[in-house]
Amino acid sequence: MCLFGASGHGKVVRDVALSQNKTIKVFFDDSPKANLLNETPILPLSKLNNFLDNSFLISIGSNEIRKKISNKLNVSFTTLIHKTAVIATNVSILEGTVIMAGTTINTDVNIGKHTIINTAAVIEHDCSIGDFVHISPNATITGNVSIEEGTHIGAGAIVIPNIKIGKWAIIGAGAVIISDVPDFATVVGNPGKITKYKK
Ligand SMILES: CC(=O)SCCNC(=O)CCNC(=O)[C@H](O)C(C)(C)COP(=O)(O)OP(=O)(O)OC[C@H]1O[C@@H](n2cnc3c(N)ncnc32)[C@H](O)[C@@H]1OP(=O)(O)O
Repeated sequence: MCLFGASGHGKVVRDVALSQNKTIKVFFDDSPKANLLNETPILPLSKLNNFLDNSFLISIGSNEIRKKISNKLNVSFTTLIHKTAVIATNVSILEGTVIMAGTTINTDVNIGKHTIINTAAVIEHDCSIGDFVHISPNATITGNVSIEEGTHIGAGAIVIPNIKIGKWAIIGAGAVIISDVPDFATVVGNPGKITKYKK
């Protein structure tokens, strides 16, 4: 398979693939810092046509950029799940999504496309996680929470049960979310307070 984005996140996604004995043939990146990333070649997008029979994943941390790239490219996207992730019964994970090492996803959870569930995050039962979301390392999403498209949950944040978080919101690292969050809001602190809205 091949990855779009030869970044720090790209390296970690490559390791998720390796944990499942999958090999990354190539990173595609139009502004790479080198020709190789941990011995994997980096090519410009103009070479994509030679690799179209592979499956792909966008290994870029920005939710906005993953959305833009996925809308532009007509390739076959796959999911990647680290071998140490614990995934319960009745969990749905759509294409383009990556599940990092040490995560736990409990039963009756739906996860959209091109989403990142980062290292050691916990997604409890009956949650709905939208497309292009990023749940950062060690975040805890408790039961029955819904998180809409494009939202970023910072490292170590905690969301209590039955909360709804709108689209393209940002939850700061370490925040504790005890009430619903509107679309485009940035929320920080314990208890979480809105500091601004994305323009
Ligand atoms: C593998 C990986 O690395 S995955 C990446 C994971 N990334 C993260 O977890 C990053 C999460 N990002 C944050 O927490 C950021 O600080 C954000 C997005 C919440 C805020 O960023 P900005 O909009 O640039 O805010 P800025 O830094 O200007 O701070 C604004 C105010 O919020 C406060 N603030 C910012 N972040 C936090 C936070 N996490 N908790 C509490 N207060 C915070 C600042 O102290 C500042 O307060 P002041 O106005 O009283 O001085």
